[in-house]
Amino acid sequence: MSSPNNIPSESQNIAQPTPLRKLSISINQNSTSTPPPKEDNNNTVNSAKDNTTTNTTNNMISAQPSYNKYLFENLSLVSPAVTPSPSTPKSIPVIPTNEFLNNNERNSLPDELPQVVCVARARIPTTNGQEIFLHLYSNNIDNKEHLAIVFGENVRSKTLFKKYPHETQSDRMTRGAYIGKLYPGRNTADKDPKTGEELHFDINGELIYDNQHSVCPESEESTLVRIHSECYTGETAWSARCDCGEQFDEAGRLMGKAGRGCIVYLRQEGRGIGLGEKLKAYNLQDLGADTVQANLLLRHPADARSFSLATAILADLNLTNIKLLTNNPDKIIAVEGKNRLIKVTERVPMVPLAWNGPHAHGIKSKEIDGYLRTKIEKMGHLLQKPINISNHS
Ligand SMILES: Nc1nc2c(ncn2[C@@H]2O[C@H](COP(=O)(O)OP(=O)(O)OP(=O)(O)O)[C@@H](O)[C@H]2O)c(=O)[nH]1
Repeated sequence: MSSPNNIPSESQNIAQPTPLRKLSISINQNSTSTPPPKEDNNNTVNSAKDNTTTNTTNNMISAQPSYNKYLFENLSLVSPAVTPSPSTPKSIPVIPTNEFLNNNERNSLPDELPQVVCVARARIPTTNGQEIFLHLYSNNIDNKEHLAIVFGENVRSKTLFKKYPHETQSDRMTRGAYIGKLYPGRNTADKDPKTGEELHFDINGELIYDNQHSVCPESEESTLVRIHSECYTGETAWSARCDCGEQFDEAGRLMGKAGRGCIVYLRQEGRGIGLGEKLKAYNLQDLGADTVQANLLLRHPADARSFSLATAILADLNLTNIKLLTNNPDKIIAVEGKNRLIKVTERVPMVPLAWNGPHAHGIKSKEIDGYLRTKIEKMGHLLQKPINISNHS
């Protein structure tokens, strides 16, 4: 990567995103329904119990109602999961020998990380009163604009701050590669005229991470991080089908309180299947499927996401020890990457706000009850609903 605009072409050394978890589905041995004949070998789903194989087929929804019925009846639960208290999130240490660090899952991650370049950064004053620094990334595996929302002034991107030959101080300020704050008439990017703080670079123009100059060195203290996947419906269209909007706001609140943190915002709408397919999945859910079944019926994996871009972005920001806000154990393994470039030292649970008591704020709907139930029962999310909170009906 020789300049911020010089992104390697797709053919160069592309690390392929790997879908996270291949959903294991237990076939109910006592079921009386008979499986319909297999049609093809696509979208093979392995049974966790007996290792038999089920196949899904194209246009199954309209063409094969009996198959749908069979699938709906026989998708049973595989991942009993438990954990945290529903109150204020307390972080849970992630120990290298624990249940999350499943070697098979780690070994299935790509050997190489995608290449990312932070092309611009800007200060955003927010309606909450805090200031954030929005970082926009390009990469060599897709054409999407992934983001890092950074809380705290001294988290710095290596690729953004790199000095390029012939680049002026004005160019650097325009890209957002400056120390301190911008104000009318400022003319240096690498030195803050108000405080005298200065950035330092090696002979290749790479930023030197240095405590004395208020640039955060490789952080020994873990930084609070959320890896958030885009959800137009939950974040913009006030959807009560999922808790994505609430999780996003809560992550921002916690990071604002801590004065430091980073939300990596990945453009993988609908767990990677895209908004159009997610809307179809919603219609299937209204017809009786759960979130996992709806994806499978549309011939998508239960979760089509990859988190290797998040790993690369965190490494670019020099955030290598992190406390991860998540209930999804797959994310912990995925974001650490095959070689554990990033280390998740703690997991901070994201407990739905509505579970904090009968009068608590938070999303309440029958759809979200089903959505969370499926996450817990089928996707292994580490949440346990307190028994004193009744289901919405
Ligand atoms: N396919 C599909 N995607 C959904 C649905 N509801 C929300 N999403 C997407 O799910 C993604 C968020 O992932 P979640 O599975 O909710 O949570 P997670 O990121 O795996 O785990 P946490 O870190 O604990 O939040 C976003 O991309 C949403 O757009 C749905 O019903 N179907």
